[in-house]
Amino acid sequence: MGGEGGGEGDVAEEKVMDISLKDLAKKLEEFAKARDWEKYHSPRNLLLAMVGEVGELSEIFQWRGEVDKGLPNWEESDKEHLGEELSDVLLYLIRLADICGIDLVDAATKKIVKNSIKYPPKIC
Ligand SMILES: Nc1ccn([C@H]2C[C@H](O)[C@@H](COP(=O)(O)OP(=O)(O)OP(=O)(O)O)O2)c(=O)n1
Repeated sequence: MGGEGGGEGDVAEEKVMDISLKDLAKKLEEFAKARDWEKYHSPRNLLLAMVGEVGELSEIFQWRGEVDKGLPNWEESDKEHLGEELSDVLLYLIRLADICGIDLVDAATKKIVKNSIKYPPKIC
């Protein structure tokens, strides 16, 4: 199950396993390669695609007013839709970082440290 070079269908089977951002980046690279879409996956195109997906994500919340944490009153289908749009944003972000040669886990870990220095915890 899973492992290097696993097909697209393997993602669901790997649900219970830890999948790293690197694994997802590899799957996205394989997805693009298999369709000869690498030529379209330039940094600018990926950025625009990601922003487009952020727009689709925003539409889900549009006109709903404030939404309670955990989305208690939402239909399951709406929650599923939300999960898909969040995933599209994440996947384009991962692909964008990969294409730009940015190690997202490393960069994000360093940024969290930087944030904690900039905003020290409140001492009561
Ligand atoms: N050139 C492309 C096109 C799509 N995808 C992948 C990344 C996203 O996860 C998903 C986006 O697919 P769609 O553009 O079909 O967007 P949606 O799934 O949101 O469909 P729709 O816009 O019809 O709701 O597919 C990709 O990697 N490269």
